[in-house]
Amino acid sequence: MALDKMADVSLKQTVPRVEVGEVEGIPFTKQICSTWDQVWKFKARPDDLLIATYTKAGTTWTQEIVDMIQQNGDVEKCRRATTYRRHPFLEWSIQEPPAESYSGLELAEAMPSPRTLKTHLPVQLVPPSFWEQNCKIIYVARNAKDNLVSYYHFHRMSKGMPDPVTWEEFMEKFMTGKVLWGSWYDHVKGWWKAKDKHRILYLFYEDMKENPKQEIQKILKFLEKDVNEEVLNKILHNTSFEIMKENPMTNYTTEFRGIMDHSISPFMRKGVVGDWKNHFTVAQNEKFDEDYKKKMADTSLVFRMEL
Ligand SMILES: Nc1ncnc2c1ncn2[C@@H]1O[C@H](COP(=O)(O)OS(=O)(=O)O)[C@@H](OP(=O)(O)O)[C@H]1O
Repeated sequence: MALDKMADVSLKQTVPRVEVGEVEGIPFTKQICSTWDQVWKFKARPDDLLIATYTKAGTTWTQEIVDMIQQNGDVEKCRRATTYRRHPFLEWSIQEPPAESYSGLELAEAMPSPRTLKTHLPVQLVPPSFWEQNCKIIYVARNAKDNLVSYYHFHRMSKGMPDPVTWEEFMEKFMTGKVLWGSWYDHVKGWWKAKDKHRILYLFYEDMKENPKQEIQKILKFLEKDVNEEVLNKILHNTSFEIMKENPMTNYTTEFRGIMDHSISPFMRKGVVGDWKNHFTVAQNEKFDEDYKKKMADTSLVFRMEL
């Protein structure tokens, strides 16, 4: 579909969208802002594993890999609930009928150890207890252009996000950090800086696409787990984009139906590196690159925009 048509579709949505506030100068949903004190005081446990990402960087994929490892390749066990319920989303809470708990905090507090939790928080806003408890953290980063494209489509399909209005406007907001969870640039750089001071495994979406087996092995080593070749192959197969797209526990076709409209854009959309080329005009690409160079001049972090 042409990009101008895509914008039309998002504008036609009639159900009100989420409202936006700020915590420490970073945009968050009003819901997150109103529960921020509780999030900040969250009590991490020493055996908690935190999966942290800038949103749309490959969180769900990593969560599925981790769960498959923790369940020793038992697919049925991994299909016990949606990703959201297996790995509470620390700061997220959204009110949508049915009134069952959609609060990540409540789900996390009720969960027995060892817990795997998810967050999109920039490193400086991670609750201090995670550092005090020296928890293991897996951070996944994705190149800015594909991350932006994926985030744009997610804004179109999810009422948990503000209206993206047009592709052009959304790109501008992304570049200036005026999107939920703030600046992509500060996020990836902040976590990159923190990685050597804490127990952080820093992974890249592009590496996971290129050589998933190798990246799964990195996760295994980090988690101090071992699986045999048969289980490893099972993990590889079941965490492929194709299988996860068909799996209702990972693709959210059974939960959050009032929030996400998969007919606009599926949650498991394309799962590729380089889709940005189908979205950026030549002029947009030049402008983006110029700005990118300035914002990324003070880091050793390098991303691959294509494979
Ligand atoms: N297995 C696998 N392989 C490759 N790519 C995958 C996989 N699972 C999810 N995805 C893609 O990851 C994007 C969603 O990112 P997140 O899971 O971080 O989204 S969220 O922030 O938790 O909502 C989204 O990217 P786009 O397709 O580019 O939109 C998903 O399709």
